[in-house]
Amino acid sequence: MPSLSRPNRPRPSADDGAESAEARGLRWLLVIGAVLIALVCAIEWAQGVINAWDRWLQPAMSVLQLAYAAALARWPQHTPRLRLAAVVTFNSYLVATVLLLLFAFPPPLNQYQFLSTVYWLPLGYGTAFVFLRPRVALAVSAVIFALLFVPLGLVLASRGAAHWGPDFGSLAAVLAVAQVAYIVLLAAIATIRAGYHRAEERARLMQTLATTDPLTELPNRRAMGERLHAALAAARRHAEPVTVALIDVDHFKRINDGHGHAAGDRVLVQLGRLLAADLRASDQLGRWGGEEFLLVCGHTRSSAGIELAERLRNSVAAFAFGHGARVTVSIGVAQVESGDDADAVLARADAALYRAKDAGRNRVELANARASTGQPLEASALP
Ligand SMILES: Nc1nc2c(ncn2[C@@H]2O[C@H](COP(=O)(O)OP(=O)(O)OP(=O)(O)O)[C@@H](O)[C@H]2O)c(=O)[nH]1
Repeated sequence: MPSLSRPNRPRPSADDGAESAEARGLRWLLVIGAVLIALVCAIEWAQGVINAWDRWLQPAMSVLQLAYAAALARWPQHTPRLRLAAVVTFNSYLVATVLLLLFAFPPPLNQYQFLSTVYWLPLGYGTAFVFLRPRVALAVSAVIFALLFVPLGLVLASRGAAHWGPDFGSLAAVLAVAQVAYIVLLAAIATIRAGYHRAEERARLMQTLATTDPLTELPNRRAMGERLHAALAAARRHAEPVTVALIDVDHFKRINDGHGHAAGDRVLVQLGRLLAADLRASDQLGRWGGEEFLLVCGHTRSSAGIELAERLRNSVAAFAFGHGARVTVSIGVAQVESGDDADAVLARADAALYRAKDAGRNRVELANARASTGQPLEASALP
């Protein structure tokens, strides 16, 4: 007895590709960051301006960025935590360096070392907004800002603006305003980007709803109409055979009347899965309406279409449906002929289906060839 354990053939999702492309991009950013830190270290070392702790910290930071990139590739399931850790590590380094320069040495301040560290801070906020969700990035940026500018402000307020040398007070004020500007700008960009992603998500959902039958989760009539048109166009272009089949449940009204509408619904769901489980990837199955399914088979002649339809008919007749009664289907099969449009081939499949019904149901019937040309598509000379 056939089973439904084999689920509907999974459809590749565009999301999977987009997500892994983003993850790959962020890993590469960490690698590039590691190279840039190593480069800064080498330049400062060569120029003799590197400070005592950066001789160790900069190479360590470079190695850590590479380690995070490797960990993201190895344990993608921990991506959020690893990204947060990478951002916090880099920003902790920047904040600690600025605070050390300000508070570990007596004034006057080493202007080069102070400025050459401070101008990397926007990169710190930037990494937060690139690697983290906007709210988390905003929180991380606010913490970085507070860690730097609260102690700085307190010292300036208590010891005076000249404590770290002339003009430092105004330099600190301008720096603080600039940091706020960076954070606001990045937050605005992240918000716009999140809105764009949400709109994309909604559009994808609308597209799915517009083309999917909510009961069976198969393509609906509109989607199948489009797929049939596409199959006809491809068949004409490449002069390949295409066969369609209309599959209709026999006496479905009796199932509804005898077992209830909900049981009828379950039969349609089970039937959709049962049919889908028996198809090739190139076959397209959808709900055409009510208790009727449409199957479009590319690269398929009517002989193979009939064989497939017989197989489907047999597996339906042998299947144990949930409501406990036997279900059968009648199937009308038609191969696309030269000059056929979608309506023409569907009309011939429909006529074959009604012949199957008239002949007693639980049958497969092949459509008659069209009276005028009657040429199967692959045999015709098409431009
Ligand atoms: N449960 C359920 N029933 C549906 C659905 N769509 C259509 N139907 C019912 O399907 C039945 C189709 O009945 P008919 O068109 O008389 O066909 P039939 O009883 O299958 O008889 P034949 O096709 O001649 O074998 C109707 O009772 C519809 O109400 C649905 O989504 N769920």
